[in-house]
Amino acid sequence: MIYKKLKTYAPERMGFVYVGILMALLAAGLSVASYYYLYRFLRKVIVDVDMTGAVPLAMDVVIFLIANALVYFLALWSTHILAFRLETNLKKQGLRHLMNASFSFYDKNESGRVRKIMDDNTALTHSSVAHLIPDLTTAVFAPLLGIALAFYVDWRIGLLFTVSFLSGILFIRKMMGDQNFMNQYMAASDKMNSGAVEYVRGIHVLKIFKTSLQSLKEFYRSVTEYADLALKYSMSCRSWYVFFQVFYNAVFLVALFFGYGSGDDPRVQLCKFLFYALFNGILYMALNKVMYVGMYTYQASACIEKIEKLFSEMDEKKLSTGQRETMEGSSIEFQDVTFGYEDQKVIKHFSLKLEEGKTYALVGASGSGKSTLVKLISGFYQLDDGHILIDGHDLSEYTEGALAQNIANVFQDVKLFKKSIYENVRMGRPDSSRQEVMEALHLAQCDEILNKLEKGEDTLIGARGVHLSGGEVQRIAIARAILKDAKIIILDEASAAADPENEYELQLAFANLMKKKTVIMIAHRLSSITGVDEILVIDDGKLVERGSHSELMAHNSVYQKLQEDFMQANEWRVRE
Ligand SMILES: Nc1ncnc2c1ncn2[C@@H]1O[C@H](COP(=O)(O)OP(=O)(O)OP(=O)(O)O)[C@@H](O)[C@H]1O
Repeated sequence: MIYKKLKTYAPERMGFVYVGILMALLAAGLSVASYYYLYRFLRKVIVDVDMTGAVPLAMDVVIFLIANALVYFLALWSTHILAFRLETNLKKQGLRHLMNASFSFYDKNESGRVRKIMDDNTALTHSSVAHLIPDLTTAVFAPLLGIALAFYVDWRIGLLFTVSFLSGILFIRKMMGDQNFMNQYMAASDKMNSGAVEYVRGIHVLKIFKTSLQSLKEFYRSVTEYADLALKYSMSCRSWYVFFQVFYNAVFLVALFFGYGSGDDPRVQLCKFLFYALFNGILYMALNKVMYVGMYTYQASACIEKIEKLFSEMDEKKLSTGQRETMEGSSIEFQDVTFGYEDQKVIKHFSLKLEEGKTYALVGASGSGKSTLVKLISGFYQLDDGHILIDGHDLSEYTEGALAQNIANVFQDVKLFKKSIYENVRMGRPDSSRQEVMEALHLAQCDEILNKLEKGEDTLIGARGVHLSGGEVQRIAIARAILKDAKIIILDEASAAADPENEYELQLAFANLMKKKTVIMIAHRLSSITGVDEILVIDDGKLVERGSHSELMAHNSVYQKLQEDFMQANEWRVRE
């Protein structure tokens, strides 16, 4: 299974798998050869009592041991190259999937969780694969070659080694536990780790609301759950491990008497016993490696499985995009659109036509579906039913690039990157000149922000001592959108982050952004939308009214009621 995965994720480095196996095989041969010369050395010293003849044999032992170490190092070197490439490729694939992931994925997954799954599992896959290949090869071939050598020395030693090795493997298999239990164990470990991350991340909120003890209980539960499983696992290994140790040492005891009745010269017997005693260590090491091989194989498979599961989550509900790269006009039409994030529908049989170059305001109670509608225009989600047309073409006909280029969003929770203000704005149109960026900053009323910063537009966002208010951040985002010069502008709760001093500048910035565009805005401050071309009143995912401010205010409308509620809320705020 792992081999298949290696072929999928690091095909260009498969050569290193074979080099790794070959080198590890050679290392096993060299290691066993050193024992062969050790046995001959023992016979020279003990049986022949020939010290001069023993020296070259001792040299051979040393040479083979050094060669074994060097060749094993080469095996590890090759598999580490393979493992590094595997880790890099998995991360690259992760990034590719992330770039193409649907918005549903981002809705459900915090960036911290995604990063943790990717980082932890790619790192663990790396370390498992790097050691798995040489360890597996030596764990199999060193004992096999060793047993053959043992039969050559004395068939009874060969038999003893065969019994020890086979029974050792059997005990280890019992110790490893079943896959189900291991899955449970890994899941509990993941739960505890993510609980710890969540706890540390949210500690400031917990402190404010003084709920740290209660949340600690949740975290504490995941720790005890993991501890219980870890204990259960250790206990399940305990008896088999004790059996293994007792059995292995009992075989050693038997070996003490193996020369009994053989008729061999006692000095030959001593040589054979010393060979057995020394080589027994190699066998023990090989058995330990078998244990690690099992663990590495399980780890690598489980990690890749988790990464692939994340990839498939990223691919779920992915949008199908088309080939159309240009968008000539900017009229928008909803044709009987139905959509829900989950099973429950948020937008229901919604039909609407928006003309090019006009400004529209979406109003409605909280949760009525306003933000969802504008996200659907941007092509963030797959519709359950119906169509959205821009300039007469279905959204799915456009390339992702065409949609991104022609629709600019200014959301309430604007994100600026940890780059200079200049670079943040330039992202709106990467091929723009410095002059164009500065012009956009000027139109977005950012001159005053730049003047108060020592490094002006080159100030790094997030740097020490650089603090921008919500409204200032939003003006920089508007500069980015102005530079983008998109045909359709979407402003979602765009003025909510403004403080009173920023309000005036923001309105000017918006006015510059909205010139000659098709604009759809959601503003909770109903006072700021009286001048738009048309107001669209949304209720429970449906369009219930449409018209200008004066038209809608002229009769007993839902909009009139919303305006009254808004005025009342404002008055309440003043009185308070
Ligand atoms: N990512 C999401 N996953 C699941 N449900 C969502 C998601 N976003 C919004 N919803 C649900 O969809 C419904 C409409 O939400 P939406 O944000 O579109 O309303 P809204 O009119 O913009 O509200 P508000 O004025 O409070 O921002 C709500 O019931 C909301 O809980």
